[in-house]
Amino acid sequence: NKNLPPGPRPLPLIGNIHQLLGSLPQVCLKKLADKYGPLMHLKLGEVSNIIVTSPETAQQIMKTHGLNFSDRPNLLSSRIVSYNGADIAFSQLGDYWRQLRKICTVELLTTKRVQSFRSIREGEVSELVEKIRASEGSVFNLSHHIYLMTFGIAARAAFGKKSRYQQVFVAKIKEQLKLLGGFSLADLYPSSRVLQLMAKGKIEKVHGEIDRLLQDIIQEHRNREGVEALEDLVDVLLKFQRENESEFSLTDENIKAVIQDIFIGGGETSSSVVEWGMSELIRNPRVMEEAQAEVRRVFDSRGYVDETELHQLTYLKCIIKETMRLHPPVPLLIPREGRERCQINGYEIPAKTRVIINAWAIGRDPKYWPEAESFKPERFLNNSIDFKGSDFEFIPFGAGRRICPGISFAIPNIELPLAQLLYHFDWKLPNIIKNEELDMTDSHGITSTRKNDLCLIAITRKP
Ligand code: HEM
Repeated sequence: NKNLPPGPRPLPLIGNIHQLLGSLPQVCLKKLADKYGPLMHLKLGEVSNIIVTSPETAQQIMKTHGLNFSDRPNLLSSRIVSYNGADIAFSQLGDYWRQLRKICTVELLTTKRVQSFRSIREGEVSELVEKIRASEGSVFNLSHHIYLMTFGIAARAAFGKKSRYQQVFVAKIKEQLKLLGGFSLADLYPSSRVLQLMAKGKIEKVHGEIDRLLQDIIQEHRNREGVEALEDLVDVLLKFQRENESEFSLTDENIKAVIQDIFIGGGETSSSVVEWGMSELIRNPRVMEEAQAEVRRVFDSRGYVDETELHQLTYLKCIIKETMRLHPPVPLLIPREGRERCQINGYEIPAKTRVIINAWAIGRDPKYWPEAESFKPERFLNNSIDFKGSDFEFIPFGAGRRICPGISFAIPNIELPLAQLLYHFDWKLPNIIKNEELDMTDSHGITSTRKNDLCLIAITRKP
């Protein structure tokens, strides 16, 4: 271990934990990387971590040495939540994970399947528009309602028509999300039985409640087999279970784990992009005006917004990319773990080292992004940089084998609400504060959301 990547000197017992206090982890890690370099070693509690903070080193980890670094660390919270790795996001790279990913890409999240949910998206977004209209002139908590809308879409896509379990299920998933992340004491001191026991009780309680709800939902689907017209994601998984028993048997536990992944992966992430996107637009009135002009130009002849013409919204697509550059919904991605000892940039990375990729810092690297801290959607115009995993300076969905499989599900959930909000309303801040002074503080957690809800006043546009 003599040739580890550089990093600050660890203290006995706590290692470098004290250096992550005071600010958000991604901010502290960036400051340390500015001093120690893009491949840095940090001891957090008992655990050795490698922190990756440049596109080049991210490429080494996710592509060049991708096979070695595609496992997930065995964290207490994710172990419980994922039914011991029975899902996609937290299972180890191997045949089992490959089969589940295949079900995802071939059955669950195909373009055709995503299109089949169009009426669900349009319905949920229209409901949001109506609520805003009804509150015209008064302060509207946009963050809260965007969140409910995105989970509403996920719930109806997964469970079919509005489920009586929806509200309580979404609340429990939110509670569970708070417990995930990897910086809990139990995950930093895996050998401490006391810490494991203390953390376990809390996570197991929420997980147990979610499990019971999911089992009821599965049972309801079994009882009404063939009755619903639109196949939802639980129907698809149950059909796969019935028809593929001999090749790859999918248990109820697997189904519950995969459905949970869709909520954990696809709910708060998509809503955070809409929420940060609207926040940046309010702070940048010139960009807001231009975006509204584009949406209104494209949809004015119809008088309403639907999904058919979203592809024409070139500027809005740049706004979404720029939002994810500055506010990647999962700022440190999902942690990875090295399987075997390996060498990167001449340094030794021991087997079983945890790897944290600071996508937030990479998106603000001034070497790649001129005026990196400014919101400038134009930088993506006439520019081929995309989030599909081949441009390592922009990796909000990760890259390599474990890249997010939900991109095609996520994008319409972001584009459609933003287009509707810009088409139907003009927006202003409730207070006398200037637009550019809007508070942009991030909350702590695995996903990056606003610390304080975005509350705005909508003025209905009269075309
Ligand atoms: C803006 C929306 C989203 C963002 C920013 C996002 C981001 C991410 C990131 C960063 C990862 C880890 C990638 C890595 O390790 O390299 C991931 C994995 C994953 N995401 Fe997403 N995600 C989004 C939406 C979705 C949606 C809508 C779904 C499902 C419907 C989904 C399902 C998953 C799953 C199952 C994984 C685990 C993949 C694996 O480990 O093999 N995500 N996502």
